[in-house]
Amino acid sequence: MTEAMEYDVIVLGAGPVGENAAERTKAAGLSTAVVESELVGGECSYWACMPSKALLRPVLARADARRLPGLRQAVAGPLDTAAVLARRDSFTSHWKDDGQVAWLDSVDLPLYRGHGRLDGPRRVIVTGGDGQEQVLTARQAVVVATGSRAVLPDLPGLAGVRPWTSREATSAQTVPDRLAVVGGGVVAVEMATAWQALGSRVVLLVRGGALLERMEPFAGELVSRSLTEAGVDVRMHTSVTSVSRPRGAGPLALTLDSGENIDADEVLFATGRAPRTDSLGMETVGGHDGDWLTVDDDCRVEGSDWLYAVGDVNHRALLTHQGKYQARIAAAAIAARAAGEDIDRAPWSPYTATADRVAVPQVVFTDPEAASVGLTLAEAEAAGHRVRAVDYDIASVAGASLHGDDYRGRARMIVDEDRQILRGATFVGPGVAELLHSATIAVAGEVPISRLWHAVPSYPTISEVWLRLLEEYRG
Ligand SMILES: Cc1cc2nc3c(=O)[nH]c(=O)nc-3n(C[C@H](O)[C@H](O)[C@H](O)COP(=O)(O)OP(=O)(O)OC[C@H]3O[C@@H](n4cnc5c(N)ncnc54)[C@H](O)[C@@H]3O)c2cc1C
Ligand SMILES: NC(=O)c1ccc[n+]([C@@H]2O[C@H](COP(=O)([O-])OP(=O)(O)OC[C@H]3O[C@@H](n4cnc5c(N)ncnc54)[C@H](O)[C@@H]3O)[C@@H](O)[C@H]2O)c1
Repeated sequence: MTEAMEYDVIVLGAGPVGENAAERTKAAGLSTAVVESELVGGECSYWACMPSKALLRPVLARADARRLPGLRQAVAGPLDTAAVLARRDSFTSHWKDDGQVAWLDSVDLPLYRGHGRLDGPRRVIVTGGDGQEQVLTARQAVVVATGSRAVLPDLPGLAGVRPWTSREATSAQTVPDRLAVVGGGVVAVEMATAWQALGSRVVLLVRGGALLERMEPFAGELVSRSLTEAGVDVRMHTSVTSVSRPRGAGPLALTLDSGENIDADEVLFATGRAPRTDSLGMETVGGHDGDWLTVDDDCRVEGSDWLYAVGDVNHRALLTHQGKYQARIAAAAIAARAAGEDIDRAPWSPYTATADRVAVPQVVFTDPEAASVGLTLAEAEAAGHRVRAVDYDIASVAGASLHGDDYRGRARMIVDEDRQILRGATFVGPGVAELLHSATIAVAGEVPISRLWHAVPSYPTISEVWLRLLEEYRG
């Protein structure tokens, strides 16, 4: 054990959220150290957002091109798989973090490589790859940003068959002939879209009766329809009961709850996430390892005045942009407290995470894209708001018909009838991803409907769906 090092702030985990928290506390004048056990940049950079979107971008661009006579013929052939995978590899910097480490250096943030764990209040032990331990102590705060990992169900035979999780699905170097995907959430539909287009025959095994169950029902319906048209075998109400690789290596045999057996070359389990809080030393500070870390709205772990948790690990919104928002909030609170200032705990203050409860935007990069922010109709009603859902067929907007022939898409806004503001909005259709931020501003800004009426969208863009929705609402 070497001599303890002291900093104002210690950040555990250098994913996008930990990096952001460290950058903000450092910028506020607090000495800050970062601890990372794998690659600086985290899951998002190497096995999640970036590689998955790099795989999907050519798929969606080709789908858009195929909707345009005059261009369709030029993109009739298959994707150049090797080129798509090579571009994906460059987005992950070939799973090397030199660039991110150089950035830490450039902003003067010391990096401790190794597994970090708490060892009582404001004290962290980092165990390096060589087993050496380094003690770090924090004058002000420890920020846990250790993220999440894929969970696998407890299925007979699963451990022995080396199933794909999101890590393999985003980093594989070859295209399996037959890919079984288990799950109906975001990872499942995005990866089914990508690998089907890259040449796999994909079967999507969905336990429930719908895809993308956290969005408005029409999102899952439209995505399911287009996955089927792309050749994916989408099977609802289907569970896997066992998996094996009968010959040790080679094809897999999956048994379904119907009794049917299907063969696949790989199986992806896209069945949700678990917190990376194992061996974190939470017992030494009154918590439990393995749990999500429940936080207050200033991102402090409940009951603590020095331990913060931001990003996936607090389970408020498992999205990079929302975690980085929390990092900004937590860093502001840490800096203000370090300066002895009282902090404003009201919603929407610089020290209160609010948007990650009421205005979480998410884009699912399928064809069609599914984009939503705020509450769905069902969520708004369950929360007791008096709301009205206003729907519109996006295909009827001039900009959409120009975007591509046979455009298919739908929009919904959820109007709070008492406050005359939007509680949520959902757009599904090609090219809607970039539309979402307008809705995020409307929901987070609580812009009155009467003022939205004056926010005139450009002609002829897909944004004109806003005008149509407002016309529908006002009759
Ligand atoms: C396939 C896939 C696609 C996704 N696509 C998107 C998308 O398009 N948009 C989006 O917003 N979100 C997306 N997400 C979600 C996004 O990846 C996460 O929300 C995001 O990575 C969370 O960031 P984080 O910094 O909290 O955690 P992570 O990115 O998981 O980083 C945590 C870091 O902490 C390190 N760590 C863990 N434990 C310790 C320890 N004890 N000591 C030291 N270091 C430790 C880890 O090695 C890791 O580097 C996707 C997720 C998946 C799985
Ligand atoms: N574009 C994006 O924003 C994006 C992309 C990918 C992932 N993400 C984030 O990553 C998180 C994780 O995504 P995910 O798709 O892994 O999780 P998820 O929670 O969105 O979906 C999990 C799916 O697996 C099913 N499931 C769970 N246990 C199962 C079991 N034992 N057998 C069969 N099915 C089972 C669920 O019913 C659900 O359909 C999401 O919350 C999302 O926020 C975001």
